Amino acid sequence: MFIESFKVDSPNVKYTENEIHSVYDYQTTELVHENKNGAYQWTVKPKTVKYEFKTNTHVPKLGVMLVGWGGNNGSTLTAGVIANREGISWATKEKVQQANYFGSLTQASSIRVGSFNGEEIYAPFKSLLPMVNPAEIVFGGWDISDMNLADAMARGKVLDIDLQKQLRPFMEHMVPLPGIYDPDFIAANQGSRANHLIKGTKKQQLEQVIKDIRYSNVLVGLNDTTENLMSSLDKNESEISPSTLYAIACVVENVPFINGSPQNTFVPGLIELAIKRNSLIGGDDFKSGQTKMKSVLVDFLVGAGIKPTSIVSYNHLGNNDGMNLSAPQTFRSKEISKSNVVDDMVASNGILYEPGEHPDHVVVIKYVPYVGDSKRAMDEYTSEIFMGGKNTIVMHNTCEDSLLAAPIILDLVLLAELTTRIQFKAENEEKFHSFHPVATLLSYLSKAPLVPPGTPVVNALSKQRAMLENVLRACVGLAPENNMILEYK
Ligand SMILES: NC(=O)c1ccc[n+]([C@@H]2O[C@H](COP(=O)([O-])OP(=O)(O)OC[C@H]3O[C@@H](n4cnc5c(N)ncnc54)[C@H](O)[C@@H]3O)[C@@H](O)[C@H]2O)c1
Ligand SMILES: O=P([O-])([O-])O[C@@H]1[C@@H](O)[C@H](O)[C@@H](O)[C@H](O)[C@@H]1O
Repeated sequence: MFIESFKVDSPNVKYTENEIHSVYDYQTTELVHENKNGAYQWTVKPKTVKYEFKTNTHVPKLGVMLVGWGGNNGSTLTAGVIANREGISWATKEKVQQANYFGSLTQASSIRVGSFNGEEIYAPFKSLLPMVNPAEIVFGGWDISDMNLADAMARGKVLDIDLQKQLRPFMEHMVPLPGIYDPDFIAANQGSRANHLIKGTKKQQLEQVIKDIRYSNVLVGLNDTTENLMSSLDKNESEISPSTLYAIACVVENVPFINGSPQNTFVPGLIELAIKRNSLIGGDDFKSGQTKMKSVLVDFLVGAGIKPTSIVSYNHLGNNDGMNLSAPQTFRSKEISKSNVVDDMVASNGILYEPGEHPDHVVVIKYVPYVGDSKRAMDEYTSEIFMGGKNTIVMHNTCEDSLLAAPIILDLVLLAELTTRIQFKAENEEKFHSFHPVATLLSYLSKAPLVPPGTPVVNALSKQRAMLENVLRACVGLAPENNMILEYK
């Protein structure tokens, strides 16, 4: 059965006018590796740590500024939110289609809250904690192309024509702000659309982006945090990419910045700056289609004791991103983010893999204009099974790229905003504090999760989703979903 909402009745949860306060027993383990009578032994000690969470329940108005707003992802997300807000429906050759948020974890997935009279009871994921209503989001952003959002939507060829016609009046007045263009960091084939640029040195470009974010902190004193980054900025050194400049602007404004692209935006100096300023950063590279499937399939295989030995991921697509990725230097960052996604799962099973052993793993992306945004992914997974057997799984996956990515971008901004309203502390800590500014809670939505220095990277999709859901469940005093349902055993 599905319910729309619920309230937790517990001595450990208090709802006040401004917040939800929960006291939570975190069940974990402590491992000890010690030499006992000449032999090393691992000891696992179950441990309970009491935490307190406070979630501010005042949901603010949310402004979202997209870098590359006029691209397929940005125009599709904007269009989708407007279509849902306005309740737009449109004629397709099959039926009259209603706007929806399918593919969004926060808007279209559910959580189990328990059993009632022998029936499992589920509620919307977004009913866990107060979140921004997507209809309230104000979109803006930058683009090196001056095309308004209605024309950009048409250029992207993602949405049905009847829908585009209804959306045009809402979007034709939306024009991106000029972007920071540096041909060294983008394929040469993108030069033809670069007609809407912030001029000047990198520092001047940064200052313009800071102004665009509506208010500016004084930059004085910034240098003592990431001196190298900032001094090379002062010298207009070429190695600072446009995406890093956008990120610096957000960090100095204490505005959450999420990198949905694969490039190396978060240089160490920037991560240091974000940590120093406790300004949320997250990414990298939206996990939307072929890689998302990979982080499910390899998790299933390894978890079942089956040994993937060869993974070949090929896809072709014809959108502008595909054109941009057709250049070797831009493809390389995508190849890395699409390849590293299996590392944690392989490392988790020392029965299947020797230390340092990995499956053969190849990523191929080809640009085929005709298919546009409708990316065709073909994967082959070959694994070793019982007694020398082999198992080969071949998959064809049509990933309508922007229709998969747009809801993920929405989730990223809603969850990033939500996490900024959560404070917590462990029993041995004096004060409440926010999550670490490097937002690992967003890992479920990223191919290459950015994690704080020295912490584990988790790519297995089920673990990422469970981590996110269980942290939010803790904020309302609910135990992690352990699927045990002992009541019925
Ligand atoms: N499923 C997906 O679509 C998906 C999945 C994972 C990652 N991504 C990444 O998301 C990003 C956007 O994807 P897309 O399909 O919208 O691509 P796109 O090429 O359609 O849009 C990118 C937009 O950014 C603009 N742009 C380029 N450099 C800029 C700069 N320096 N400043 C401002 N604007 C700039 C371009 O003019 C373009 O309008 C890409 O990096 C892509 O790799 C997309
Ligand atoms: O998310 P996913 O399907 O694994 O990976 C996709 C790539 O295969 C595609 O070529 C690229 O254009 C998209 O940006 C996305 O990154």
